[in-house]
Amino acid sequence: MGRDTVIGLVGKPSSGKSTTLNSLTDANAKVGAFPFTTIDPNKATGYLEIDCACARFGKQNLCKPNYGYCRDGKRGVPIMLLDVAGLVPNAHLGRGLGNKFLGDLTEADCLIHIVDASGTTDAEGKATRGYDPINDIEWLQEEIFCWILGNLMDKWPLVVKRHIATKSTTLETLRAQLGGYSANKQLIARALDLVPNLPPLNEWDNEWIEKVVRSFMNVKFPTVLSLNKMDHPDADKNVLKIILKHPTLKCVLTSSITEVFLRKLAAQKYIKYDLGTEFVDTIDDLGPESGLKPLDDKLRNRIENIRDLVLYRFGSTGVVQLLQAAADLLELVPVYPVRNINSFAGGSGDEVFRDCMLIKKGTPVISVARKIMGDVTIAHIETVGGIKVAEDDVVDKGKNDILSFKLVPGGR
Ligand SMILES: Nc1nc2c(ncn2[C@@H]2O[C@H](COP(=O)(O)OP(=O)(O)OP(=O)(O)O)[C@@H](O)[C@H]2O)c(=O)[nH]1
Repeated sequence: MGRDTVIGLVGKPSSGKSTTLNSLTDANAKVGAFPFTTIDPNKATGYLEIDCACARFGKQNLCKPNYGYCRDGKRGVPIMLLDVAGLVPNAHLGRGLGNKFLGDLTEADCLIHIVDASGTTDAEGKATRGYDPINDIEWLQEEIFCWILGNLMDKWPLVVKRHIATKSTTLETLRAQLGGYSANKQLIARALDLVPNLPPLNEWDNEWIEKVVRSFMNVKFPTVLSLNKMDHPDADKNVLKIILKHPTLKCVLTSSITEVFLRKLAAQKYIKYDLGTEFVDTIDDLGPESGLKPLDDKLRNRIENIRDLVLYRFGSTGVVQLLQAAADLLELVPVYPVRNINSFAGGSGDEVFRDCMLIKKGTPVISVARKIMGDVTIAHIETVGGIKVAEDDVVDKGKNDILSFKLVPGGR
């Protein structure tokens, strides 16, 4: 079995990390048990909202996921979130248990960096006004950079000596040094490819080493910025500054506190709320037959404010889009293993698309089979229409994403 994808949440204290995590892991929305191979106090299950394959075939009524949920073709697929709390400036020097928190990062395949875009908390998370959140973006990147660079530089003379003595390739030597960050050979090769005109490793000076570390960092920790607290009046100008200064960074505007509030009101039956959208309806909109509870003036005003300040201005609270942006960076494709390729049922019952896995685009279908079935002998693999798929055909959005694995009878 391959390891599960892990998304790390980072951010300085009081940026809104716990609030975002609460909204992403909202217990009210959940159906199904914990599907992951490891259970850890810093880990939580988030739900990535996707368009489920059931809607493609008009089978929404029969869609019953083993894990997560599916509501009228909108499916929440479990994804593992890692809470990397407690990173402070100079963590790489061991400040504030810094090295432990940096070490926790290695497991993450991608980071969501929660930034307090309102500028109402300083670098350490203390209340202030007019702080420039650009500092936080640059500070976190520098922290990770200094940590990886420091670890490598400590042993560099020995690394070069051994590299020459063993006549290793650059990739082999770097793999030995960077593999500990949960980085496989392909990932390290990609990082090296992205550095133009790279000389042989024994000729690298500090500048080349830094270029390689930066490239590795970008490939190992692709990052989505959550520009949080966008409901705050100071957020607009800060958001603009960040986007102008870092045009290539993936940013999502969020108000996680609004998301938590809306989900709470929906659970208490004051509103009907379609996750990830601007649509919030009350009894005033839908009438008493909706079964919603009546609102008092205070609540009615709060909902009106949320509509004006967040939902109508930005189109949503951004929280659902945040996980989607992380999944896009990782090029994750939902893949549905089914037993019956015609009915899409998993077992003997009528229920369809019981399972859904998130697989990196471009993965050969045989690797998907190994991940799901383990080390069994596969006779052939089929997709929609019973069409046979070659083992090295790859997974893509809407292509080879519904698969049935046929085993050799009695084979292992
Ligand atoms: N206005 C506004 N406030 C928010 C938002 N998200 C969080 N907050 C507030 O910011 C403060 C800090 O939020 P937390 O979620 O506890 O922040 P944290 O990053 O987990 O903080 P630590 O636990 O100290 O690491 C709380 O008072 C939240 O109510 C938001 O979207 N908008």
